[in-house]
Amino acid sequence: MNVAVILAGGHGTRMGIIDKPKQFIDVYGKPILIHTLEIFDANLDIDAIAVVCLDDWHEDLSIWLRKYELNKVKWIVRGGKTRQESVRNAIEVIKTSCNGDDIVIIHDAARPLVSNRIIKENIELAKKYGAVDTVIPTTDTIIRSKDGNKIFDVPVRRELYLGQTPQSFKYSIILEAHDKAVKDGILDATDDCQLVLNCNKDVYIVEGEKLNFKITTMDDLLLLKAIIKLGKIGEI
Ligand SMILES: Nc1ccn([C@@H]2O[C@H](COP(=O)(O)OP(=O)(O)OP(=O)(O)O)[C@@H](O)[C@H]2O)c(=O)n1
Ligand SMILES: C[C@](O)(CO)[C@H](O)COP(=O)(O)O
Repeated sequence: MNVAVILAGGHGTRMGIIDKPKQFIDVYGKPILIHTLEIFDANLDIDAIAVVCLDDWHEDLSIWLRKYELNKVKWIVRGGKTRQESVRNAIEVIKTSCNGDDIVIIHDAARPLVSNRIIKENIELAKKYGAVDTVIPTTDTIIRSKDGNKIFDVPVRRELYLGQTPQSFKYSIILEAHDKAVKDGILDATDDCQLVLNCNKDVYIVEGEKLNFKITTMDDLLLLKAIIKLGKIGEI
């Protein structure tokens, strides 16, 4: 079984002053979260979906699931204080429905332009290798600074990639990774691949796409609206 875990448990603070968390902002008639869920619900490789959702939005989500006929959503999961905790909540909730070789596809709701090619390759490689990350090569040179004032390192660019999601795993691997993270005192990892590497397991790569960007700041929201509008007028 291939289970998508869609993460919508954040508050979107980097968006600045907005009246609702970014994943619930309407873009051309439906919330960003719904844009994302519709892709996974329509994907023939996805068997079931768990949505990790801010607790105050569970009722709205239930209404949207009926309105948009998102019938693969089988679980609405409580959001965690951190992204890592949100993922852990989902892993716990789906535990009784998953065996160790089932594939868990973990995706940010804030990445509503993910492609079916990326999803398909995530599932294929996770079945083969057990753990995969979706990444794109960086086209800018990456600078390291401890204080944001002075550079202390410029890593070799050809070795650097920007992590995206989905990040996909065999259930047994992601469960072990989150269990070990708690034991090791890792509580706020920014992604799940760090936790699998912490188990000394390899994580393989699926090539992402620039269009699979995360809606983090207001600029990203403006870009998303422009891309969807261009899509609606058949420009892309
Ligand atoms: N406790 C959290 C934090 C984040 N997320 C989800 O993880 C994805 C990526 O996180 P991010 O872009 O950081 O979202 P926020 O944490 O909401 O943003 P911010 O850091 O600006 O508050 C988002 O879809 C977000 O809803 C989550 O499910 N639970
Ligand atoms: C998982 C992720 O989307 C990969 O780039 C990113 O680390 C999430 O970070 P955030 O701070 O939770 O948005």
